[in-house]
Amino acid sequence: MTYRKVALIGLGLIASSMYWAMKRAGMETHVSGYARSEKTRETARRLGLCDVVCDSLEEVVKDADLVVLAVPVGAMGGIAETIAPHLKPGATVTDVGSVKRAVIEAVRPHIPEGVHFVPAHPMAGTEHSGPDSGFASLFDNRWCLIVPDGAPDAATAALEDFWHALGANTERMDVQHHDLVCAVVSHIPHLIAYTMVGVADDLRRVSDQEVIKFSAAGFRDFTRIAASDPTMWRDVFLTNKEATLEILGRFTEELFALQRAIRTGDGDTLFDYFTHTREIRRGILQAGQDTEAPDFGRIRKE
Ligand SMILES: NC(=O)c1ccc[n+]([C@@H]2O[C@H](COP(=O)([O-])OP(=O)(O)OC[C@H]3O[C@@H](n4cnc5c(N)ncnc54)[C@H](O)[C@@H]3O)[C@@H](O)[C@H]2O)c1
Ligand SMILES: O=C(O)C(=O)C[C@]1(C(=O)O)C=C[C@@H](O)C=C1
Repeated sequence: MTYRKVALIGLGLIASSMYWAMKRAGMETHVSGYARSEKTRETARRLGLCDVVCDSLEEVVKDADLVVLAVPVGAMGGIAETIAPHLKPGATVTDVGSVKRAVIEAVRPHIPEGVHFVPAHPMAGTEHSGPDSGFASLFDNRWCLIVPDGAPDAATAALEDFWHALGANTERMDVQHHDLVCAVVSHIPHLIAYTMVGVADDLRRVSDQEVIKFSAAGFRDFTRIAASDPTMWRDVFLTNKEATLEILGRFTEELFALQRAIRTGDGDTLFDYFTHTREIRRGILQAGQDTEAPDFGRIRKE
């Protein structure tokens, strides 16, 4: 089933990339878009983003078969409440939020009878945000995690087909597993990058020019990630508290073990640890998996 009309709410990196990917796929879908600020709406119109850019939430969801919530996680509930009375019976509402339990708790209570809610999360992005940051190939060969959470199979399958057309692979996941997996592969790595760049900045005598001058791939990657949108990441940590604290606890334990090995000159521990992590990386490459697409099934809550 293809959607006749799609509404994109929040015209930033993810929504604009979805639009360009839909166009690239040759979908004959009518796409309406809404952004909160007049400035973003003007930019979207100038870029030719969406077939129509609407000035209200009521207008953008009118007659839509698929409504995509592409705003920061903390804003999803309020938008769901506003659009609820205007949703077409039989429509599907989905989201692209980086956290799923909090979004489901905020959005589901507003979804009217006869409308389906199928949460989703494309595991693709960049450090850029806003309507002019999107591009059609963002989702190519990336995973889009689908969290049906009780949605009918037909609505879930239709959303999967949609994401396949946008270039992504899909995998169904339950909500708790999703939030834990994302804490491991995305949320805590971002926190570590933010922290490392903060540490470098604290040591101003190192950081001023030297950060730029001497940084090779490792630190540069940290600075790229640490340039990501502050609103989005604030919301991620506020709403995925349980899983991020769990993984952060484990991370800190490992860090202390390595710290002790450095302090005591325990080279064997350091060597063994680094050998093990190198094997993990090689295993991923040998399995022919995209280096940027981890095997989600292997990350289990113990
Ligand atoms: N950036 C990534 O790497 C990435 C990857 C996957 C999923 N996501 C998720 O996708 C969603 C959107 O992220 P993005 O990267 O496209 O962000 P973005 O900052 O590029 O765009 C978000 C848009 O939402 C709008 N917005 C913010 N608050 C709003 C509100 N209260 N009402 C209406 N509009 C509002 C902003 O003005 C902006 O246009 C987030 O939930 C994020 O967690 C992001
Ligand atoms: O590639 C990046 O810049 C990203 O940060 C993308 C990334 C990730 O951590 O992999 C960030 C947040 C998401 O929810 C999904 C993907």
